[in-house]
Amino acid sequence: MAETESRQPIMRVKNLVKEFPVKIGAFGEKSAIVHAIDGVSFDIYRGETLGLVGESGCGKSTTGFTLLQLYRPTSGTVEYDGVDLSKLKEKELRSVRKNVQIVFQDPYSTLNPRMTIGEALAEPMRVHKICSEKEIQPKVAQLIRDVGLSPNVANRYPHEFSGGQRQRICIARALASDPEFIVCDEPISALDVSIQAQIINLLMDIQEKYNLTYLFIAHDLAVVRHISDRVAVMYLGKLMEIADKKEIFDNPLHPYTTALLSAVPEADPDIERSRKRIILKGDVSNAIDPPSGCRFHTRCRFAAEECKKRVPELVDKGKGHMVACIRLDAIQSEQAGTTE
Ligand SMILES: Nc1ncnc2c1ncn2[C@@H]1O[C@H](COP(=O)(O)OP(=O)(O)OP(=O)(O)O)[C@@H](O)[C@H]1O
Repeated sequence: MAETESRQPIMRVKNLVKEFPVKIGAFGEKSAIVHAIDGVSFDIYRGETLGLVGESGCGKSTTGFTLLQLYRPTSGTVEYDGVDLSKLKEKELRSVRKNVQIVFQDPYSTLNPRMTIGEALAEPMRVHKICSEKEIQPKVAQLIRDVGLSPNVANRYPHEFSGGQRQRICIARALASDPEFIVCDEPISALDVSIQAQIINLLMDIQEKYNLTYLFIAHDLAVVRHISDRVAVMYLGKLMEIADKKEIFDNPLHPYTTALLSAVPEADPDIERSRKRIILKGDVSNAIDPPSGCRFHTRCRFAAEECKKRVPELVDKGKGHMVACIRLDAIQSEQAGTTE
């Protein structure tokens, strides 16, 4: 990936908010708001893979869905190639949908059981008028080959395939409209461990071949480390840290990131033995009634009184390493003091 190419944002997300009105109580008698994403801003650069990590319920999938306007944002903007998608009407979004696609976690429920693989791949080509009718069959065969299957699978139905093969077909379907940006929403979590690596390698191969940009959502940090150029860490609807992969794995700054990374196993047994795991207390708080101030303060071992009151902004600590923690300097000097 050329440096100049990598610095052009394909997506610019600014102050993105997504709230879901829900009914709560034993009989659904009360109304409440789920604050799934609360003021998230970040860029995704052309040709890169941005990994999005965080515990379950932190808002990762909602972020991916809202970027693609599958969920309409409550407020904030999502600029794709300079156009604010949140302002477009559904009809106007149709032409954008060709360029932005998603690969879901569950390959079992995303394919229409009544369509052959060939039909499933031809459909987006017809809808988005990617090529002439005559060109569709060769293009379908090429896509099937590109995802590592044999072209003779075109006449078969989804139920005839294993989970890994179905995910290959879902990837081919996402590619069928010739997109440039794909949200990969936990694309390997539903698959057998033995085939997860194959799907990751496939995603990396086709990224190069098709010039794709990815938002790669996952909770498995080892996988994120393998595939991402940059990594964003999310907690309860907020971004806590975002940086280049190497920077975030070698020098995590936010206490939440440090705790998450401490759970990633190291290949070197000597490093693994000497590592200190940080166990996070409790679970992620409820997104209906998130904690005041820093949302992570209820589980942070460095939290002080001020963390309950002030909402931390993402601050650039150099080289695009952004962190949202008002006690960062104090934590660093506390830690330097304990290691001296
Ligand atoms: N359609 C919806 N209606 C109401 N609440 C929702 C909806 N979708 C998501 N949520 C809530 O929004 C919050 C964020 O959910 P989201 O699925 O985005 O998190 P996640 O980080 O992707 O989690 P996971 O890894 O479990 O998929 C959660 O509290 C979830 O319950």
